[in-house]
Amino acid sequence: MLFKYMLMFLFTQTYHENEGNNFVGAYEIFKPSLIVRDPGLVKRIMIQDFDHFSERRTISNSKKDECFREMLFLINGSHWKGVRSIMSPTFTSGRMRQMYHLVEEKADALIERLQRHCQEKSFVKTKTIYARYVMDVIGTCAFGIECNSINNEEEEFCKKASELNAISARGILRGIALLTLPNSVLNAIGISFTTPPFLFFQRVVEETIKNREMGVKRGDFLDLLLEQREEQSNSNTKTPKYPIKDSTIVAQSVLFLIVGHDTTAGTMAFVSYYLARNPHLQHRLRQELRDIVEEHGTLTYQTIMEAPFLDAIFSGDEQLPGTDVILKKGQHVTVPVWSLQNDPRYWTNPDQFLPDRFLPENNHNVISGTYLPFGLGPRNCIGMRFAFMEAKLALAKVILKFEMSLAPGHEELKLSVVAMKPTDDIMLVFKSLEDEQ
Ligand code: HEM
Repeated sequence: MLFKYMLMFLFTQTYHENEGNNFVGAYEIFKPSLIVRDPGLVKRIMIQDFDHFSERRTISNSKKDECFREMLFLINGSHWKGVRSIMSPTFTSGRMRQMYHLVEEKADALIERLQRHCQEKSFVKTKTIYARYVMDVIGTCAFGIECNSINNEEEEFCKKASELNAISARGILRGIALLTLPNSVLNAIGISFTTPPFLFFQRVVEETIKNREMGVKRGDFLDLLLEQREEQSNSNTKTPKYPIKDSTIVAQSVLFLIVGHDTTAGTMAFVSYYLARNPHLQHRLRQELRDIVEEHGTLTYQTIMEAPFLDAIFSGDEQLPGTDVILKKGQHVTVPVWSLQNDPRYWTNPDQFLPDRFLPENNHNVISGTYLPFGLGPRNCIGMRFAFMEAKLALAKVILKFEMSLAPGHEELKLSVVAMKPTDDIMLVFKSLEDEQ
């Protein structure tokens, strides 16, 4: 209950109790914070006045956390600018096209695995199976490693990745301490974020970099980062030089797992759940995908990224303007994404799964600054294109092969109060469409 009140109350309740105000001041126990309720202000903070609000919270000065602190998500100032400029070219659509075949291989393995579930007529733990798929994609694209966790339940990478992202009591306490205690106290207690699974992945990447330096190349994310480093040290380059250390590259590869594993698998599981609950939407999506296959012969990077209904199922995005407010330097600002995305002032029936609201012809109804699944502005999610590619491709293949339905006794979706995750796995039934023919 304490956690529920801490998290849900602090943000959601404060948001709803302050109707009529664009923002509200709150204390995260000791730390003052400003909770923003107005989309104009959200855009002002995240885009127009970004230079004043570009910094994320600093985490731990502990020596142990040196690599952890190097992750793009956590670095600030000119260092963030430098590292972001090096990482950005590794996430362009051209780069995604180059990696598409690596992702497709893993999506095909997912389909084969689901076929076996069909034959066994067992319920599918959807979140778990997608997490294995995402792990295999990250393994091949970020670490250059074939882990095959989709077929091997005991696979070490997937286990460690789950541990890395697990919401443990200790992790919650660490998070609360981080949110509430001043840095001086955090440093004195010596809270460290370098957990055993983090260290495991740190060592894997360090080893892989050594192999790459001996000439092994795979065209994956790690190769791209190493190439970027090479380019930066080349005196003829036109782009500004930014020296990049091994530990910075290691940190970004591990970050891939921290920010790219659970988020993507969770999104895929949520989408599958809502499609299973809404067979008519599933049918409509299948029709769109069948038309694409009929026209182009197969699914390609371009077709899955451009399919309008598939995109509406997953998303919608937006941009610009705002209003005014003054804050003390260092004061925290909280953008309550969940509350904004569920505010009936901005959304009709916010609690319903209505993908049509995100179709291009309805985009004008989406108020900019109220829909932020990947953040907004220069510090938005750098991996969005990658996440969409892997999630859309796998879901498209799933929808073309299977009819999904809710497993009896598992109709309700219970959400964790700590993070946007289901408390239990999402259990679905996958029925092969080939059986129908
Ligand atoms: C469905 C999947 C994902 C969701 C919903 C998601 C969401 C987010 C959000 C909300 C932010 C904060 C943005 C802001 O502050 O404005 C973020 C940042 C970030 N995400 Fe993602 N993300 C996903 C997948 C990925 C993947 C696959 C990667 C791969 C590397 C990734 C890498 C990052 C990084 C590096 C940042 C920090 C960017 C910076 O500080 O400059 N994310 N993500």
